Amino acid sequence: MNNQGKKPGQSGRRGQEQGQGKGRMRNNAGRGRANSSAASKAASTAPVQKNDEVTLDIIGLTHEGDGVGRVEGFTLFVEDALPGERIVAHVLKVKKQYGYAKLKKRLTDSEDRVEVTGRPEHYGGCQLEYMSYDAQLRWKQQHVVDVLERIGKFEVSKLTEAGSKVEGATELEAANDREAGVGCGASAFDMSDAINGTTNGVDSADTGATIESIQVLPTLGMDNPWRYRNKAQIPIGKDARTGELIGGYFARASHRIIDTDASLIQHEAMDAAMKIVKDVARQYGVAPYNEETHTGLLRHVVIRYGFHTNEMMIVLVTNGERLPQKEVIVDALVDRLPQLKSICQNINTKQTNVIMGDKTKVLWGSETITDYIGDLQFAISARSFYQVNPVQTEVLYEEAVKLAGLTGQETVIDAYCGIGTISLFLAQRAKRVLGVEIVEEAIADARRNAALNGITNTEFAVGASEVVIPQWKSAGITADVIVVDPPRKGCDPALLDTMLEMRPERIVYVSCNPSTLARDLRVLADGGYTVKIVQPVDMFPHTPHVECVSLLQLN
Ligand SMILES: C[S@@+](CC[C@H](N)C(=O)[O-])C[C@H]1O[C@@H](n2cnc3c(N)ncnc32)[C@H](O)[C@@H]1O
Repeated sequence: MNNQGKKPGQSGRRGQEQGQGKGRMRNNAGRGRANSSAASKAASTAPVQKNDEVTLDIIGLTHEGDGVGRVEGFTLFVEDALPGERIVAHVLKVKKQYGYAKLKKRLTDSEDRVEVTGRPEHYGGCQLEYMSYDAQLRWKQQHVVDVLERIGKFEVSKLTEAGSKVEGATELEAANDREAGVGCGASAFDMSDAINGTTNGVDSADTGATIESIQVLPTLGMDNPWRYRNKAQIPIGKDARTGELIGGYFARASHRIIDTDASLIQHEAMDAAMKIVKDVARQYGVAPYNEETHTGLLRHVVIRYGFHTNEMMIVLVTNGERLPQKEVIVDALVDRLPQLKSICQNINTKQTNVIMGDKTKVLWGSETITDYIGDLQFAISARSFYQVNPVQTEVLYEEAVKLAGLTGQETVIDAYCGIGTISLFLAQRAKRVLGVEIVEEAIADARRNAALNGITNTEFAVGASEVVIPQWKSAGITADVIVVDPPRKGCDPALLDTMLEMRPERIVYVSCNPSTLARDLRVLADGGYTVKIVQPVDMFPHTPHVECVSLLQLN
């Protein structure tokens, strides 16, 4: 639902460009000169101009899911275009080394294309909805391979379902690889061979030494990749024409709100809740937030839903403390949403893209909702991180625990532990687990969760992992295994240094951003670890995001 990232220069500045070509037809065989006068320097040297129509072949996909093509060697990014397709595109924006274009017509279709009809563009945040699910899984595996090679400078073996290496890329596949494109692979590979040291070594012709390559397994996907999200973060605003309160999701690469009551990737219960919360807000005259003027009250509505318990939490994120008609709003919501367990107000008065502020008040019901992952029960409060895809969370955690290789004797550190989810799974197989997390409420949840599940061998600390873990080390604490699951920006360098000094036997790195994963794995590999395996897990079907869990072994 939440698409806050903007591509560089893609929104809001198109109108500033002057003197550019007016709708010339181009194809990638022809050569034309740029318009002169006030055209920007960048545009004047590019072989295409804004408003040109060009014909091009799509040879790859970016990590954001846009098609990549070339016109006379100049790279264009085209939304909704797939590798293998020949298309006509309208150039929207030209920068020095690349540009953006809009798909006008497909001359040939990729065999991975699926038709999407009868719903709004990128419905509820599904940027890859027009790509078959199998192709999405293959592309995600290839994307992980690409960044490990390009950013991490690793030798990488991409494995197929049967556990063999993918060989013999064609010229187009090789081009796709370079552009972060598609490749081969499937799901459900048994990783035990790779973990147990049946390595995929490559002999170096120069040195005779064996370079061990990282094994990237096929992406673990879902049987039913729809209706999987347990959380919606709905931006609220005002309809420019009618002035009415609207809410839904941001149009791609912009902050324009598309008003909708539904998303095919969230649980149906949240569709109904979305509509009801907006109706109630309109009924009681709640002022929608205006991002540009920083005025109005209701900024976001966050809905959480326990798949196993049917408990629902609604968080009204407001630009100020005072919520007029609070009591009647609460009564109306409770009346119309029988699954409600909690209504909270989170106050965020900052001019920022960050959704939640620091202060949360319970308006009605409980401070938390509960849900289960496997047999374990978890209390979740408004600001705590909780994985959004509960079905795949079980798959992810199972892989993480398997890679940790615990016997019951180990001390384990779980860095970036959130509400202690991974910690409690680890604790069932370890001697002692120490969790650290920066959000205070999440640590309160983690302690509550250990007690709820009768688990007594965990300890949790509030603070930054890069501060707390060095303190533990100074106090003489060491770990046999460290699990890290950082946010998108990856691990802090101070934490990586501390891990290298602590020298745990194994590190399990869970990541939602392959680029920072590759960067950090390189640091750890240079510091004395071998990256044994990277397992992509599809936590976010129909989006370009991919989660990975990887194992590093001390040399
Ligand atoms: C991707 S989530 C993982 C949470 C947990 N492992 C899970 O699976 O639910 C990352 C967590 O790191 C926390 N965090 C962010 N920066 C941190 C830091 N410097 N030190 C510790 N925790 C941090 C966030 O609040 C969030 O809970």
